Amino acid sequence: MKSNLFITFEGPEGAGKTTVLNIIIERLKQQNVDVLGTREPGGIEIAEKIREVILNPAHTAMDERTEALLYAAARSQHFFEKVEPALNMGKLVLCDRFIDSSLAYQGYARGIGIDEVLAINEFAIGKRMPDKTFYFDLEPAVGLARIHAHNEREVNRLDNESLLFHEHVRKGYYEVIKRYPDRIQIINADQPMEKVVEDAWAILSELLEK
Ligand SMILES: Nc1ncnc2c1ncn2[C@@H]1O[C@H](COP(=O)(O)OP(=O)(O)OP(=O)(O)O)[C@@H](O)[C@H]1O
Ligand SMILES: Cc1cn([C@H]2C[C@H](O)[C@@H](COP(=O)(O)O)O2)c(=O)[nH]c1=O
Repeated sequence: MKSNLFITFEGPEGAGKTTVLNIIIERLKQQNVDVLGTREPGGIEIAEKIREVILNPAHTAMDERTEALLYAAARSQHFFEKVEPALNMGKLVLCDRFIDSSLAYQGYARGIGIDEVLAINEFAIGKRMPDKTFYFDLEPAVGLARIHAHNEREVNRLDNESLLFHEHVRKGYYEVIKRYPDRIQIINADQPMEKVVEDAWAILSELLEK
């Protein structure tokens, strides 16, 4: 079985990334796979602190370039402190969001430009890219409704953006997928949770067997 793969979960708000990732990690652990689950922004102390600054709903004055730089700073620290050492130890790493979030949210939806945000990130982490990315596709209105209905986590500054912004995020992801069609695998997130899990599990199992 192949290990030390770096796999990222991407998609709009409420698409089910965190829920699916947690279920899959439990299954992998039951099969004795050496797996690390983590998230962005965050995953380690410094990056979690940066997360608090970025996502604080009171920080409405944050400039979009500041936002892009903060995400890249959190990514750099998280990648070199946690992700890369885990991969070097032979672990499978599953990460809830990574660079494609920056390309879709800051690059496309904020209007900074995908190439410009890519350049900031190349400074932060070099040319490192995930081995595979699962993109959970869902109408933003459905995802936002899930978050507001379930009330399981605090609504953050990005959630508070307009529906139009979140629709731009989805278009941004489509642009990113056009750039990296081999790396990014689309999963229909507008299905019952169990089916979404099975779709992701099937792709992952195939990858691990290669
Ligand atoms: N397929 C699904 N059908 C219905 N509800 C779902 C589905 N997937 C997730 N949910 C619910 O939607 C909410 C958001 O799910 P989750 O936190 O996993 O999404 P997410 O993609 O990680 O969101 P975000 O990126 O905004 O944090 C949760 O209450 C979860 O139980
Ligand atoms: C990594 C990353 C994230 N974002 C946005 C996407 C979400 O709105 C939040 C993170 O919240 P989640 O509940 O953990 O999904 O941050 C972004 O805009 N750019 C990024 O690089």
